[in-house]
Amino acid sequence: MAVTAVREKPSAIHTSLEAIVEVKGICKSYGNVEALRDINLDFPRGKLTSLLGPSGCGKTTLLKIIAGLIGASAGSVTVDGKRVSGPGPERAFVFQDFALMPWATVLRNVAFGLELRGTGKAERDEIARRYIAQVGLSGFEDKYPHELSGGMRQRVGLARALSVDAEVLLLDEPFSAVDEQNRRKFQEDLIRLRSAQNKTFIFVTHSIEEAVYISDRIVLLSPRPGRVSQVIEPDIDRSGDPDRIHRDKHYLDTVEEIWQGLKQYVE
Ligand SMILES: Nc1ncnc2c1ncn2[C@@H]1O[C@H](COP(=O)(O)OP(=O)(O)OP(=O)(O)O)[C@@H](O)[C@H]1O
Repeated sequence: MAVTAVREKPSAIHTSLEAIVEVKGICKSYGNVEALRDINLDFPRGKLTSLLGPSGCGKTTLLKIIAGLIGASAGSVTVDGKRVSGPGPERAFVFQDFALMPWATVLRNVAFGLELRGTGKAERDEIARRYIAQVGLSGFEDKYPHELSGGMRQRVGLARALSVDAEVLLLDEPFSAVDEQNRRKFQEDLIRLRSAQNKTFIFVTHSIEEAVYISDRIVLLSPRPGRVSQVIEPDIDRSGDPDRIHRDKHYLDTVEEIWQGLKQYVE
């Protein structure tokens, strides 16, 4: 079978792998708009989990609650057993628009999280240079964001998140602002980084193909108010040629199964 699917039943949406992030009974309303209802999820350490679902189902809201950027109306989030009450050093958020400082160089942008933490200049520059190299931007340390392509700016955002050495990386549609070639390349980099770094990634995307390609687990949310409708674990061997994966039968079957579940919500 191509996928392991767990139907909606909060008590069943747990995994034998150790959970680093635990979401319990999260509800969120914006005034009269009920965005999320009773979300119960565990996010396993060292895995990449995607949040996927129709537009407006609350994916970004859930990610921001985990980040501690906004509060929930009810429920709790814990990271390593500690309750989240705001942003924390063990979590790094990569924004859709990468939120770079236009007046600062690539090096300063990447080192900025460390600067906020009071890390000395020599040390933070050394760490930043290392991550700039890891995301393929060596030689661009002294450039400014406007001198870079969208794909390169995205890499700066990721390098910044990696350099603070957060255990959990929260990515809000990091590929939405770049072209298809950069998107593919970056997906491959993310798979490589995830296995090299043993970080936990929580990833919001609109794209079924992307979710299946990069994720260990996919959480499908129902239309607003967002609830967990299904958790899918694609059984895909990502060790070989990336282009082969896109033709892999398990990959194609999983994409199709998710599409069959989601298409009822598309007008
Ligand atoms: N600050 C806010 N004030 C009022 N309503 C909001 C606010 N932020 C989000 N919403 C509403 O809450 C719902 C969930 O929004 P959210 O951005 O989390 O969904 P999403 O699944 O990420 O959407 P998309 O896929 O379109 O980016 C939407 O109906 C949205 O309009």
